[in-house]
Amino acid sequence: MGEGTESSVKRDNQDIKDENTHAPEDGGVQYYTRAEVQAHNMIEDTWLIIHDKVYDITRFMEEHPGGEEVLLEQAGADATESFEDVGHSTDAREMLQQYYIGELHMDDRKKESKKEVYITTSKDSKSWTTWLIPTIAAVLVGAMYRYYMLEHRSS
Ligand code: HEM
Repeated sequence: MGEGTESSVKRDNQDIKDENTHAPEDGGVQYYTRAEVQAHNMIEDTWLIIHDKVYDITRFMEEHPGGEEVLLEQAGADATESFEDVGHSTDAREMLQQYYIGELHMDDRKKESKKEVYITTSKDSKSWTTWLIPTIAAVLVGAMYRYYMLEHRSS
């Protein structure tokens, strides 16, 4: 039992080391997972995701012209939609650069493209209904025509 605990501790340590290897000391880009960003969801430690980029906006909270409450609501999460909904100015977009700390991890971005695939699939099922309705209509018209012809022959 003791051994099991030990190995899980080792695995945890390895995970931490793996994350640290992305450190941008060499000028590379730092990647963060959604889970990592989510941990920074409080007023004195606030991160946001906007357009797959990660921002540490802790020091901006009090300065935000739209108030800190709206930012706190989005803290640790993807704020792309709400940021765009407000229709922020070019100035606001330029301000973002000051708080940039890295990119959202590629694995976490794929969820978006999976959604697109899903939409394409649902479009396919739409075309399935587009041919089914005319087919039923054609069969009905055919049946009515036959019935009409039989009626006329017998009379
Ligand atoms: C770090 C990210 C953000 C920056 C740098 C930023 C910056 C700004 C700036 C400069 C303004 C003044 C108006 C303008 O220039 O567009 C503003 C207004 C505002 N922002 Fe943000 N903002 C950010 C994120 C957000 C988010 C995530 C929300 C929504 C949840 C939000 C909601 C608002 C609102 C409601 C206003 C007030 C609009 C008004 O009174 O007309 N902002 N923001």
